[in-house]
Amino acid sequence: MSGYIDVIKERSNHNNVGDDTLDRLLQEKINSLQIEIDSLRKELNYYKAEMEKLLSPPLIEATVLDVMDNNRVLVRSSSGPNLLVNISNNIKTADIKPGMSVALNQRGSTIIELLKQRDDPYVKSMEIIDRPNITYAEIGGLEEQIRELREVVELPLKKPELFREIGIEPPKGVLLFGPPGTGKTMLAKAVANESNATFIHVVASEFAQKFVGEGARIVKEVFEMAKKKAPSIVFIDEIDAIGAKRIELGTSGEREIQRTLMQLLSEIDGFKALDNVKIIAATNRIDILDPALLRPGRFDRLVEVPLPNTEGRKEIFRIYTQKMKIEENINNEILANMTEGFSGADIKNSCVEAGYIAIRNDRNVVTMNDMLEAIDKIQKKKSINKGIERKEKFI
Ligand SMILES: Nc1ncnc2c1ncn2[C@@H]1O[C@H](COP(=O)(O)OP(=O)(O)OP(=O)(O)O)[C@@H](O)[C@H]1O
Repeated sequence: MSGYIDVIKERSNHNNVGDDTLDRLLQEKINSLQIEIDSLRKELNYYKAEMEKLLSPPLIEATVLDVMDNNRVLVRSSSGPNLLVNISNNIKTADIKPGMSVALNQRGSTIIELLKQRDDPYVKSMEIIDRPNITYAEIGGLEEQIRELREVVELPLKKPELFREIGIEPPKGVLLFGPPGTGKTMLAKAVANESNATFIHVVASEFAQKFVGEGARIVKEVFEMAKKKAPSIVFIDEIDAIGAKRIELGTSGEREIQRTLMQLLSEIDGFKALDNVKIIAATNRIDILDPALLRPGRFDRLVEVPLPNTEGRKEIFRIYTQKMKIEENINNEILANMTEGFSGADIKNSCVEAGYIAIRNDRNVVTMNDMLEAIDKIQKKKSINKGIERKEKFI
């Protein structure tokens, strides 16, 4: 800087510049140098922060299980074990709640950051419908099943006081069982819709994850979400994927499924019958379910959803053909009598196939022949599937 001032002085003598101007020139120079210093300092801090990030070890994510009274916290670390950890001074104990996600230091000994609550990606992958759009009127031939679901699910959600006044507890869980495609999922959606409840649809095989403890964690998070979004109905489809009879705990996969089942049972035991979370499960294989699932206080209301009888099939044909442009002479009674053994899904597929046959023949009306041809095609497909199932049984 001093060299700089000499240059200024020498120039000013030479150009007869007065002291005031000299001061101004010097001040301007000092200001511009100050700005340069500030920006260099900012840049230096930025790179220092970057270096710190690059060199700092990763933190360990953990979930708070319990806040102990001696200012210690029990956490389940994402690396597996439960740990009793300290709380760093910049965090208030009162801000720590069970279920929260926190960051532990590299040694896993101290909570150094509270993490933003996030929904587990798996749990987000569940289908959550705030208000399913299925109504009871769209379900054919299951009047008895609808009546029963309204009694044990819809009524307690809508009028819990009725049960408190009379002093009884409705069932906590309902198990719908029956062949594929008979309307179990539809029934669960319809009762969620009529109960103004959030519908959380989980396929049980999604619980059975490959990582140790993942399945149980997802079960826990699904029920936490159900409580958060209550009134809600948790619909566990294909519950036999985790609820099969306890077998020799051979592979780690079987042990993992067992752990997940245990978590499910403890979640069911964990809430009261009149809480505004209801569980409906569905299975095609009630014969292989672990009896612990069916114990009173769990899925103690079993509702069979069988293949529709002739009257039911006629009703389901009516539901689908009334939405289609069809010839006058389509007779649902005749169609129902021809489709012994058809499920509701088979009937729906027959109607869709009949529509395709009309389109392929450049017609915008479905004829009785289209329906007969479609039924014949579905019947053939069903017998092929039956043959494949029989073959698989003997392999
Ligand atoms: N009783 C019914 N009335 C009207 N439509 C039905 C009926 N049963 C099934 N369906 C039709 O079949 C489709 C499949 O039904 P849904 O998914 O409810 O069967 P599911 O019993 O849950 O089958 P899965 O056991 O394979 O899961 C529904 O989308 C619906 O269009």
